Amino acid sequence: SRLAKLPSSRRAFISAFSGPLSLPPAPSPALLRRRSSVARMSAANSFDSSQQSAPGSSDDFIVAVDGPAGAGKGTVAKRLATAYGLAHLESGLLYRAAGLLSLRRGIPFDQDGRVAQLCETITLDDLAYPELRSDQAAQAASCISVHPSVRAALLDLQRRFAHFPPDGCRGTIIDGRDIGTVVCPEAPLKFFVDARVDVRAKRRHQEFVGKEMGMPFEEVLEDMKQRDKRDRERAEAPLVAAHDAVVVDTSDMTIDQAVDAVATHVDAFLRRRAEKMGSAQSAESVGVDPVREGGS
Ligand SMILES: Nc1ncnc2c1ncn2[C@@H]1O[C@H](COP(=O)(O)OP(=O)(O)O)[C@@H](O)[C@H]1O
Ligand SMILES: Nc1ccn([C@@H]2O[C@H](COP(=O)(O)OP(=O)(O)O)[C@@H](O)[C@H]2O)c(=O)n1
Repeated sequence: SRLAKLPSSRRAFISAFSGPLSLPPAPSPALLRRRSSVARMSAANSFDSSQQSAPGSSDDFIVAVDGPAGAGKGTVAKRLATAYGLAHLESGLLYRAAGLLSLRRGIPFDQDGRVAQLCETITLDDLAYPELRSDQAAQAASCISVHPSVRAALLDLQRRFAHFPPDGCRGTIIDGRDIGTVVCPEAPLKFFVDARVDVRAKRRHQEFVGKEMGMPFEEVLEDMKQRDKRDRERAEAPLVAAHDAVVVDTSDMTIDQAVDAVATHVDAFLRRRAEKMGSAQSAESVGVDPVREGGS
């Protein structure tokens, strides 16, 4: 079987979690807010996902954070989300959920039609499972994510999230591989967070230390290299910096330094936007009111 070919640590992991995903933890208030917001989005807005981008204003406050595994995208995005009141989506979790569900249901990774069908059923509620953080889920994700039909099946959800933040959020921040290039090419703020592969593997290895899913460093490094190669070389939505993305190499930065590097650009964007809105408002206040002009 396919599982027999996997190293023993992975077989143990997969058999421990075979069957449907284990019972979810109680949803957090944040998850519940997102769930109701997504339900509202689905009912109210329907659009053709083959379009270049979702409807919504080009003024929407959307931050795209792309880059390879372990570069610090998620960490930076999470911190910025808190600092600026943005809703955060880790788009990789969608692909991880699709990969893990395919494994558990015995759907071979090359049966893209069946995997894409599975993707249609994935919701934001499915992203809270801790198993999705495993290396096995990451590898499965990078295998199924090469298929155009699988990517297309997950596009709509990401675009809706980008343009329709939950109540109380002033915008969205999404991290992934193709957010600035494919999902939200219209995002006014794009970052490509990068780091050397040895640094990235060390960070990821540290995360696994002491956990049940611990793996030797060499295995983490090898898996990361394989994943980088698949992500960079796939024909559809490969991992590449958008032409208008700011590249931040975090190899020799602390988390605080990486967050500051990105936040500087977000602050500048917000200042520009406030100035633009300020000058539009003052132009309006000195201009002729067309309604009153026409009506009197
Ligand atoms: N600049 C940094 N310096 C040191 N460790 C970092 C840095 N950025 C992230 N990390 C750590 O590296 C690990 C991977 O970061 P993460 O944000 O999950 O990366 P990504 O989302 O790009 O895969 C996490 O444990 C995180 O705490
Ligand atoms: N926008 C995205 C996000 C992830 N992915 C795929 O999903 C895998 C897991 O992504 P992730 O962001 O959760 O991985 P990490 O960077 O956290 O290790 C990647 O290796 C990609 O193959 C993608 O194709 N497009």
